[in-house]
Amino acid sequence: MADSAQAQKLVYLVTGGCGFLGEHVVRMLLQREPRLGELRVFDLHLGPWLEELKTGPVRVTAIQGDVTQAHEVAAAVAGAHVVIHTAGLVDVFGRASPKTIHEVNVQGTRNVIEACVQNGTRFLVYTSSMEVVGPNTKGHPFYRGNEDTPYEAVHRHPYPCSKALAEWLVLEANGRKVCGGLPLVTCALRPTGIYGEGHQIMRDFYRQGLRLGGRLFRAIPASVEHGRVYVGNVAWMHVLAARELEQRAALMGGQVYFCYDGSPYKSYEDFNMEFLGPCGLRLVGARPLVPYWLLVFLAALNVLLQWLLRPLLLYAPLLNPYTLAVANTTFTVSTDKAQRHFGYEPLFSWEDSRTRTILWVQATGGSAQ
Ligand SMILES: NC(=O)C1=CN([C@@H]2O[C@H](COP(=O)(O)OP(=O)(O)OC[C@H]3O[C@@H](n4cnc5c(N)ncnc54)[C@H](O)[C@@H]3O)[C@@H](O)[C@H]2O)C=CC1
Ligand SMILES: C[C@H](CCCC(C)(C)O)[C@H]1CC[C@H]2[C@@H]3[C@H](O)CC4=CC(=O)CC[C@]4(C)[C@H]3CC[C@]12C
Repeated sequence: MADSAQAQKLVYLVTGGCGFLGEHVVRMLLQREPRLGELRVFDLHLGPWLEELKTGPVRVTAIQGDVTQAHEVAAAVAGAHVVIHTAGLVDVFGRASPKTIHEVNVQGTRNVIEACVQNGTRFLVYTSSMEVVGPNTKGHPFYRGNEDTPYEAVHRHPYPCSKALAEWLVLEANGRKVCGGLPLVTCALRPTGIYGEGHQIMRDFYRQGLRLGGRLFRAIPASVEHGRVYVGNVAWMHVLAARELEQRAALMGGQVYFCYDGSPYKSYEDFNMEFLGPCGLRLVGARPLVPYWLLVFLAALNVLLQWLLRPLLLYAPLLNPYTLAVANTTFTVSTDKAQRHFGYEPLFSWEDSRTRTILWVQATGGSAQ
């Protein structure tokens, strides 16, 4: 697709294009990818908002499908130049079984790779996660780390296990000959905790705070820092990476990139208060109000309750040993690899990201949307 014609229009496929991140990727492509000729949005559940996009100048094709079904993926990929594979089962709460998580995240990714190979699609960007690195089960801090920082990555939980395996599949596929004989070029982007418009957990915290009379209670020490990244910047990074993969194949092929922007390093709860504070909530306690050992006990109790209640109902609270370990372990990234390799600069400043998120929480937080 190189210099044959600068004006050549490209077909993009976004898997998981109706999810939190996927919707932003879809909208960003439509706004910022001048070579876009057709945009295929593939998802298990299609969003009604897609309809309004169909009236624009770019052809938008909505495809209801399942990444675990190889034939459905192959049909969606046929004729696509670029695939952004963001579909995934994001579950660290025990809602889905480990088998289902593996099927969607690992087998689904395998299906996407094979479909690219069979159809001669050469460019694949995969949404990985910081979780492929850590935090590890030992709670080691990852402080201002980059893509080369040594870290003992130990995965036990099905979600990070599946993301690590899927990322490995994607990177290993770099260089494979696709139909037509040219090499596949792949890269993986690793967002830290994403926030922004559409962030379900943020909305849940807001509603919980409203129920508790405008208060949330500190559970994690303020000294535990998390790297967070605005969804618009994560989407922009996907669009840029996909665009540059061809010209910079030798440099970018088989590489991983953390997703980063200018969002401040803070504890998970203090960071959320950047948005929930202006919406009228306050975080009670300069220090955690419950001792850590009690949280550990409650987290373990939740696992037991989840198991006992499973025949009757799905009990999947936010607190479990894994989420507690993640929330209670410093994990921050500091890198410029994406800037050096493909010229990424955040599109949204911290102030913009914050304002957009606050407006969204205010608009939708109290409603049933
Ligand atoms: N939310 C976060 O903080 C982070 C997310 N990620 C990754 O980003 C990607 C997107 O995550 P989010 O937007 O947060 O999650 P999400 O749940 O909002 O979006 C995932 C989308 O994938 C779709 N999907 C799930 N199973 C599917 C299947 N079998 N076939 C087709 N589509 C399917 C869902 O319907 C959904 O629209 C995931 O791969 C996730 O692992 C990575 C780092 C952080
Ligand atoms: C739900 C956690 C916060 C509640 C802690 C409690 C119960 C003590 O108040 C969230 C803390 C950190 C989050 C994770 C982190 O942002 C990294 C992630 C990356 C992903 O790829 C998927 C999502 C997540 C695992 C994210 C999930 C929620 C937290 C565990």
